[in-house]
Amino acid sequence: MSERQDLAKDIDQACRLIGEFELRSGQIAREYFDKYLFETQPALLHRVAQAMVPLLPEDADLLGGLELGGVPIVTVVSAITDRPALFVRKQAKTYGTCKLAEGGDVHGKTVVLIEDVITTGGAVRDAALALRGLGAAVEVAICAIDRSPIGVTPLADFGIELRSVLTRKDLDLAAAAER
Ligand SMILES: O=P(O)(O)OC[C@H]1O[C@H](OP(=O)(O)OP(=O)(O)O)[C@H](O)[C@@H]1O
Ligand SMILES: O=C(O)c1cc(=O)[nH]c(=O)[nH]1
Repeated sequence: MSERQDLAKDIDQACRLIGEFELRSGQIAREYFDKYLFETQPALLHRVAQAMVPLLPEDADLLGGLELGGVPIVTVVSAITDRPALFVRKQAKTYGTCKLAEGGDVHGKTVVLIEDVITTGGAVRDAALALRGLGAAVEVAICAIDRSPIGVTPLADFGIELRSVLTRKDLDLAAAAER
């Protein structure tokens, strides 16, 4: 079994929930990957973060983790690679520094987005739009789980290349092998 297959098996076992779930996009799904069930396990979180390292573009100045699930992942990737992180809020704080992106100034910087799960890419679009509005370049997003339908490239029309540690197909194959 390859390292990827082994990770897919362990993530699938830890995270796949069956039921009826409303997704961020408003879609109703019969399956849900609860990322917090791997992010709260240090060894699994570390394996996912480690698998993201080779996917990082060399020219990225900042690693931007999306609130909330992207933040633990980006923290570990940043620690492994010694590259600075950014914690990207869904909305800017309304007091204190009033920042949307917590960390160093993003103006003129290239930010690679780090996300937990991608379904339609909506959360990444929102974050990319906001960061671009602050003067950052956003061209690549990396996610732990890409559950978008096969054949769909959810962010291509937005000028963002999506790189994933695991796809829906990896997880479905892992689940089938366990049956
Ligand atoms: O690709 P999309 O269709 O946008 O869906 C995926 C997004 O939905 C979830 O966000 P949610 O706001 O539920 O996450 P959180 O628990 O990380 O705050 C998930 O963490 C992604 O950010
Ligand atoms: O699309 C979502 O909101 C979503 C799907 C999923 O499988 N897991 C998750 O955390 N969010």
